Amino acid sequence: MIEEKGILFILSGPSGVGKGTVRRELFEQENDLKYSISMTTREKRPGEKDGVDYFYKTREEFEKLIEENQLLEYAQFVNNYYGTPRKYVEETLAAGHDVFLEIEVQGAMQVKENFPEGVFIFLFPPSLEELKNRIVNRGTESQEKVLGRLKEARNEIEMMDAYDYVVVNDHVEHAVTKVTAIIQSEHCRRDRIAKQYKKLLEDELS
Ligand SMILES: Nc1ncnc2c1ncn2[C@@H]1O[C@H](COP(=O)(O)OP(=O)(O)OP(=O)(O)O)[C@@H](O)[C@H]1O
Ligand SMILES: Nc1nc2c(ncn2[C@@H]2O[C@H](COP(=O)(O)O)[C@@H](O)[C@H]2O)c(=O)[nH]1
Repeated sequence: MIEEKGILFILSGPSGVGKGTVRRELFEQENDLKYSISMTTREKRPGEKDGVDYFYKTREEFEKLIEENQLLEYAQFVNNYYGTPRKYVEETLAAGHDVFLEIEVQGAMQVKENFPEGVFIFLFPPSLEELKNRIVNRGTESQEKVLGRLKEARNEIEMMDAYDYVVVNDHVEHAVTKVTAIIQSEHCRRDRIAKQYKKLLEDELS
């Protein structure tokens, strides 16, 4: 019998490119995606809620999660830890649901090692100038942290070739339409492969 596992989608890209904005818009639409809420040691921003935006942890708590192998991936990004809870992702995929991660590039590369069958989407800014404007105008980071994030952005953009898809986030609705098309086409592709595989098995058994 063919296993009907969900698909793991990974949306990644430099800080401020619009990953959160695109993901929130995508989740407003009708679909069967489950969002994996990450763990982080960074401070809560105004309006953010524990268990909704992130699970907020102390460094000690986070390091314990690492030791206990409870994270599918984790990374230190501009002086804070960020990581994906392993149990939620594995159980949700096994139950046949698609899981959506929104994570930075180092973490995405770790996921790629363990889940090469995942679908890796890189969100690309219209320009570096626009990327800077978006981080600055969001107004959530100090000037020093903005500089740290922009420095990371250059390294992150160099990793773009490791992704299956690149989507330019010029307008949010265009980017969401493209991500939705990627999700649908991956389902069609995998359904087709599953059917071919099933037919091969049936032919062999008959
Ligand atoms: N297509 C777009 N056009 C203009 N502004 C945008 C667009 N997409 C996102 N933004 C704005 O850019 C800022 C950064 O977006 P967002 O917080 O979603 O980025 P992010 O990639 O999730 O950042 P981080 O990685 O730092 O969490 C926000 O103020 C958001 O409203
Ligand atoms: N490797 C991981 N990166 C993650 C995870 N959750 C979020 N992120 C990324 O971290 C940066 C900074 O996020 P912010 O909320 O402080 O702006 C951003 O690129 C996020 O996508 C995770 O679980 N693992």
